[in-house]
This record gives sequence, C-alpha cells and structure tokens, in this order.
Amino acid sequence: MPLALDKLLAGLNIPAPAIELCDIQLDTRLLKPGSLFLALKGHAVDGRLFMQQAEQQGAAAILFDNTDGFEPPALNIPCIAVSGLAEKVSELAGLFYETPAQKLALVGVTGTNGKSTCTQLIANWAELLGQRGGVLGTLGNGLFGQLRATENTTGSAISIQQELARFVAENVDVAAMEVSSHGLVQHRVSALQFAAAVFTNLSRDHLDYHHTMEAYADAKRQIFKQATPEHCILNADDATACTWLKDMPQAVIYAIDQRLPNHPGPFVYASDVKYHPQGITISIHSSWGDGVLSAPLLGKFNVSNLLAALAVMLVLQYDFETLCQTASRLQPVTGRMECFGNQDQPLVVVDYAHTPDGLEKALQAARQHCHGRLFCLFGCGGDRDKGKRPQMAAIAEQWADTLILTDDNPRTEDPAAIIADMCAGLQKPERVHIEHSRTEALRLALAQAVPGDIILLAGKGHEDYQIIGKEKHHYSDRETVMQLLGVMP
Ligand SMILES: CC(=O)N[C@H]1[C@@H](OP(=O)(O)OP(=O)(O)OC[C@H]2O[C@@H](n3ccc(=O)[nH]c3=O)[C@H](O)[C@@H]2O)O[C@H](CO)[C@@H](O)[C@@H]1O[C@H](C)C(=O)N[C@@H](C)C(=O)N[C@H](CCC(=O)O)C(=O)O
Ligand SMILES: Nc1ncnc2c1ncn2[C@@H]1O[C@H](COP(=O)(O)OP(=O)(O)OP(=O)(O)O)[C@@H](O)[C@H]1O
Ligand SMILES: N[C@H](CCC[C@H](N)C(=O)O)C(=O)O
Ligand SMILES: [Mg+2]
Repeated sequence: MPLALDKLLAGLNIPAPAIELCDIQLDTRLLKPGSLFLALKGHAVDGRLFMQQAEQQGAAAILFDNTDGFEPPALNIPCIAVSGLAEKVSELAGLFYETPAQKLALVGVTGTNGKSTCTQLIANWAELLGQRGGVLGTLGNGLFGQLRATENTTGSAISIQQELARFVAENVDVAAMEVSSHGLVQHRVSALQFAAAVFTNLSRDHLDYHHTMEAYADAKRQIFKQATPEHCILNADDATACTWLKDMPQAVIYAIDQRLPNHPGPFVYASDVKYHPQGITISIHSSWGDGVLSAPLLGKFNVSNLLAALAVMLVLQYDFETLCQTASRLQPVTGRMECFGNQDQPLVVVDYAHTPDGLEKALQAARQHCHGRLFCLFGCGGDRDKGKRPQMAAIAEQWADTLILTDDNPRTEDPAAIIADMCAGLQKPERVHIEHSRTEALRLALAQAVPGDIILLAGKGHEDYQIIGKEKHHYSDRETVMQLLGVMP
C-alpha cells in the first residue's frame, strides 16, 4: 500500500490511469482526499447521486455501477463504469489490502442462531492453544476479548478486508467471522477464501428482507458456493442442512445423539451429554478420535455450538486430545447463558433471550442443569411488540418455579402498564412477584434461592443500560450480579 488505480483494476482487466489511492470507500461520509469512491445503487438511496460530492471532497477517482445503463455526470476526475460493481467490491478491496484472508485461517459462520457463540468459541479456543484469535461479529470486531463495537453483524465488503488486514498486522492466526444472510446476498464476503465455513441452523427470521424461507435458506447456502471454502461444516441435526448434505459428500457434519450412516464425509458426534450446574460434559466420537470434554456452557444448543467450534478446530488441524483438555477453559459468551456464582451460591445466569422462543429455549437450557428450584426474572421492553408480553409471561410461568417480573427498558411506556400486559398471560398471577427495580428484583431472588437453584436473568444480556423515558441510564445485569454475589464471572 498505497496501490495505484491501474494495478488495482488490472485484476478485473479494466484499463485505468496510474493514480495513487489512499483508500477505497463506499460512502462519501468516510471519503478522504485521494480515496477511490465506489458508487453503488443501494437499498435506501442511489450512491451514484453522490459522485459530484465525492469529486468536491477530493476523491482521486470513481468507479460506478452501470449495469442499468446509468449515465454519469461530467466530472474532472476519472470515472470508470463497471458492470456488476457491487459483486466485485469484495475482490477489489481484497486486492487493495493484499488478500489478507489468505494470510490467516479465516472461518465463516452462518445460520439463524449461534453465530456469535460459535465465533467467540473458535477465537477463544485458538487463544487457549497459544494462538491469536480474532472475531468479527455482532459483539464487535477485534482480538478475542478486545472487541470494538460495530454497526452490523457482517461489515461492508471493504471494512471486512480492512479488518482482516489489521488482523494480519496483529499476527492473528485464526479469524472467526459471523456471516449474516444480508452479508451473503449483498456480496460482502464474496471474494473471501474461507479455510472453513459453518452452517449452524435455520429458523424463522429476517422475512422482512428475504420474504420467503426458501430465499432466506438460499442466502445462507451461498456461504458454501461463493468462494468455495476449503472445509464445509454443517449441523446434521438441522433439517435444512440435511437437504444440502445430499450434494455435499465431503462436508464435515456434527450432531448430538444421532448418527448419519449414509454420509461419507468426516463427522463429530456427541453422545452421553451430562448437564450439571457448572456446564456440560460430552462424549465425542469423531473422525479425528474419541474422547470426553467438559465446558462451562449451558443448554443443548450450546452443545451444538461447541461441536461446531470443535469441528472447525479439527479441520484447522489442531490436536484432538489438546482440544478436549482445553475445552474446560473456554469462556461463555458475554450475556449469553453467562454463569455467575461459586459453589456455595445459587447459580445466576444472564441471557439475552427477549422473544417468546428465545426465553423458552433459555429456560429449557437452565432447567436441564437445575437440581433445585428455577427462578426466572425478566421484563419486556417498552415501545416494542406488545403481543409478546403475555406470551413470554406464560412461558416463564410454565418453566420456572418462581417468577419475578421486572423492568427492561420501559422507554416511554408506564412500567406498571407493561407488567400488567405481561400478567394477562399468567394462569396464577397471584403467585408472581413484581419488583420494578432490577437490582431489587435480583436481591429478592437471591434472598430466596439456595445453592443448587438457578436464577435466570433474561432480556438484557450484554446491555449496559436501562432506558427510562428517552434517557439511557447506566445499568448492567452482569455488574449487578457480580456486585450482589461478590464474585467475578
Ligand atoms: C438494507 C441493508 O442491508 N443495507 C446495507 C447496505 O447499504 P446500502 O448499500 O443499501 O446503502 P444505502 O444507504 O442505500 O446507500 C447507497 C450507497 O450510497 C452511499 N452513500 C449514502 C449516503 C451518503 O451520504 N453518501 C453515500 O456515499 C452508501 O455508502 C451506499 O454505498 O450495505 C451497507 C454496507 O455493507 C450496510 O451497512 C447496510 O446495512 C444497514 C445499515 C442495515 O441496517 N443492515 C441490516 C439489515 C443488516 O445488514 N443486518 C445483518 C444481520 C443482522 C442480524 O442477524 O440480526 C448484518 O449483517 O448486520
Ligand atoms: N445453536 C443454537 N441454536 C438455537 N438457539 C441458539 C443457538 N445458539 C444460541 N442460541 C440462542 O440464541 C441467542 C443468540 O445466540 P447468538 O448470539 O450466538 O446467535 P447469533 O446467530 O449470533 O444471533 P444474531 O442474529 O443476533 O447475530 C442466545 O441467547 C441463545 O438463547
Ligand atoms: N435490541 C433489541 C432487543 C432488546 C431486548 C430488551 N432489552 C428490550 O429492550 O426490549 C431491541 O431493542 O428490540
Ligand atoms: Mg450474532
């Protein structure tokens, strides 16, 4: 770096003048003098309408998409038409940043649920094995444990290459990235050479964008088709994955309590799963060997996430025995079934479940580990879907022994009215405790709970605020739990 325009476009067989470029940008709001501006038609606005503005801001040159016959304005800097430009941004940015994906082991994880968890587990495991692990995803981008917040789960085609180049400079060995369905259909990862690509599962989500489940599934499947990954890893417990596997005999599969005798490719199977208060213990039967591993994670869905991460580490050629031994030192993901408390205390679990389905899964997961009473403490957000309030209360009443309703970002609504909406879903409203302050609600639960009990604190996860009216007040379930228990996570 810096790379001249002619060299950059030579890769696409497009002749261009030798102009030095300081960077590449999709957005005039990020443009610097000397940038190459890529003008694309977007979902909300047509980026080609900003070409004049880009020139005024000092852009060195512009590439614009002319697939639809767009006529550019007359400008005094080079403006080069590129058909299908959106599909080429990943490749162009890759060339500009010297194909960073090839200088580390890049792992892409897609699926409706489990992306953040799997990517964090992969980077965490790499660190435990003395390597450097990086993460790109919902909780941020950066070295494991040092994430910088991001707007999207999957960044733009340019920012991904830029982040990967940063990882290369930081000597990252394994970069685990969440790949959203939006990212796939918008070609944000199209030129990335994945060492391994994982599909976790498919369930209803994002239909506002994809319209049908078929289109949503096709979007996810692109991860295996765009730039063919070296290793494809699929969850054989997922019905959609099973339909794809018929055409993917070489794929690595993982599954819990079932075997797919007709699949010829490598496998990682879990059996004899034990759910105990500190986590899970699993027997592994795999193409790389058999063994037992324990991890401080809760719930069946985390067994699945752990298998996905294990399969990734195995295809990256990390040693099976060492992986089994180090699993016990993996960390739960911030605010996702995250456990607090020592053996003389009740276990407090902080989770981000904030939908009826999510809450039910989290309660089921907690129940699998609970030898005593299960407490559930949660609220519903104000100025958000009111229909879920009675449903979530009904689910919590069904699964928990003791239910405490509290506030969760009431925003501009009356907190008492939100709780009244929730109570409408209860069979026995007289049995529920209502305590608007989350801190006091947790104090109430802790006063009743004994070691062996589990208190599930749902809805806020990693959030560090409580929104009251239009104001954000600092509040964190994680900090409150640690303070009241007097422990570290
Ligand atoms: C609807 C959608 O997905 N939009 C994404 C898309 O933007 P776009 O290209 O359509 O942008 P646009 O706003 O129409 O603008 C068109 C062009 O004009 C440019 N522009 C615009 C304004 C200006 O002043 N100057 C300028 O140059 C823009 O940079 C853009 O190149 O491409 C951008 C770059 O990659 C994304 O940041 C942007 O994500 C928006 C912010 C978004 O909210 N996306 C969500 C739906 C999303 O992607 N979610 C997924 C999944 C999350 C999950 O699983 O829950 C994610 O990966 O985050
Ligand atoms: N493999 C899984 N299957 C089903 N549910 C899961 C799985 N893993 C996690 N979950 C549930 O989904 C929630 C979100 O998990 P996670 O953040 O790992 O998913 P994600 O795919 O990154 O989601 P997002 O779309 O928000 O990026 C967790 O709080 C948990 O309750
Ligand atoms: N980020 C999502 C989920 C937040 C969950 C819960 N904490 C709430 O505020 O409803 C939202 O704002 O809808
Ligand atoms: Mg995520």
